[in-house]
Amino acid sequence: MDSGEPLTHYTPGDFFFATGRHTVVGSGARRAFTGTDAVALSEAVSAALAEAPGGLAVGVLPFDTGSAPGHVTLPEISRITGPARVATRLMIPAPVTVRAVPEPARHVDAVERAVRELGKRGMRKVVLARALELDFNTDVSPGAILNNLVADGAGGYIFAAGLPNGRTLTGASPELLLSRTGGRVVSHPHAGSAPRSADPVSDRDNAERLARSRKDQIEHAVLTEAIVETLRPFCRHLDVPSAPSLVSTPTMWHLGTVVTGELLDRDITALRLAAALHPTPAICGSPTEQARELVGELEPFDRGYYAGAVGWTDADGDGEWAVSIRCAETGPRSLRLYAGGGIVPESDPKAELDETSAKFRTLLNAMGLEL
Ligand SMILES: C=C(O[C@@H]1C=C(C(=O)O)C=C[C@H]1O)C(=O)O
Repeated sequence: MDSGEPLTHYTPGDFFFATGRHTVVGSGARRAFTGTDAVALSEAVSAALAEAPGGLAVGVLPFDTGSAPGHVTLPEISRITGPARVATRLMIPAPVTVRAVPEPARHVDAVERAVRELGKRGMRKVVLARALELDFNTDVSPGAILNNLVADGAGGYIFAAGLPNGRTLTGASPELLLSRTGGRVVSHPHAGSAPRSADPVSDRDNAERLARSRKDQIEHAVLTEAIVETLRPFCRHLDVPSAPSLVSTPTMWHLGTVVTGELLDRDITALRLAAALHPTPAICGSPTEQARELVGELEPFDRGYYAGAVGWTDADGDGEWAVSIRCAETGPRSLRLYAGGGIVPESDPKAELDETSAKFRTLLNAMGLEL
C-alpha cells in the first residue's frame, strides 16, 4: 500500500475503483481482452495473469454481451493504495439540454406493461431502467465527477472505467456483486429501495416502511435466491442470513443481504464468479432470459455498460466486482445517466418512477445539479 492520493493521477481512460478500505487504479493496457462470452473472457484473463505474477486485471462487463463486449485489461501501471480522499469539490459545467429517455410518463406506461407481462408470462421480476441524456458546451471530466462522488461520501464502490467505445463509465455503486479473498467469497445483493430524506423523522419512516414492505421483501428474496443458487456449486459452505438488513447511501435506503461462502476450488477467480452471477435479478429479473427479453422490449435504449459489472482480479484470483449502477457514461460534450428499479407483480408504476428519480440523485448531486 502507498499513501499517495489516488485521484490526483487519474486521467480519462484509466481504471479507478475506490472502496472504504482501498483504491485500485490502473492506466494503460499491456494486454486487452474483449469478448462476448464472459466465462471465456475470465479464462483468457486468468491465463494472462498466470504469466504475470503480482499483476492485476481490471475492467467491465456489459449488461448484455449481445450488444456490447466485456472488456478487461492488464494495465501498464497499476497500484493499490489507501482510501481515496479529496480536499475540495470541483465545478462541473451545467448542461445545455437535458432529455429524459423515455419521457417520465412513458416510463410509467412501461412499468404498467411490465406488471401485466409478468402475470401473462409467469415471471417473478423484471428491472426497468430509464436514462437522462445531458448535452454540454464542453466536455465533462469523469475525474471531476469521481472527485465529487468521493467528496459526497457516496460510499460503496466509486468507479471509473474506460470503455471499448472510447467513453467512460463513472459512478458510485452500493452493490457488491462478488469479492474473493483467498477462499472466502462475499456477495452483497441489494433490492428493495426507498429515498433518503433530509428530515430525520421522514428518513426513519422511509427506512421502517421499506423494512416492513411485503413487495420489497419479495423483490429481495428473488435476488438472494438467485445469488445463493449460483454460488452454491462453487462453495463448500454458504452463510445466508434469514432476512435482509437495511443498508443506506447518502441518497437511498435498500434491503441488502451479505452472503458469504468458502470456495471449493481456489482456481475459480473473482472474475469467473462474477461472470457466473451476472446478470442477477438486481438488474435483470427472474427468470433471467425472459427478463432480459422483456427489458429489450420495454426500454427504448441500449444499456451498454450500465447494469453490468466493474472491478478487478489479481494473479491469485482475488478481486472485487461491483454491479455497475448509479453511474453515467460520459462522451464528447455529453453524458447519459441511468437508473432502474425492480418490478414485481405488486409494483405501483408511479412509485417506480419516483424510485428511479431518487436513484439519479447520486450522480446529479456529484454534478451539482438540482434537476
Ligand atoms: C437497478 C438499479 O438498482 C438496483 C435495483 C434496486 C431495486 O429495485 O430496489 C436496488 C438496488 C439495485 O440492485 C439502479 O440503481 O439503477
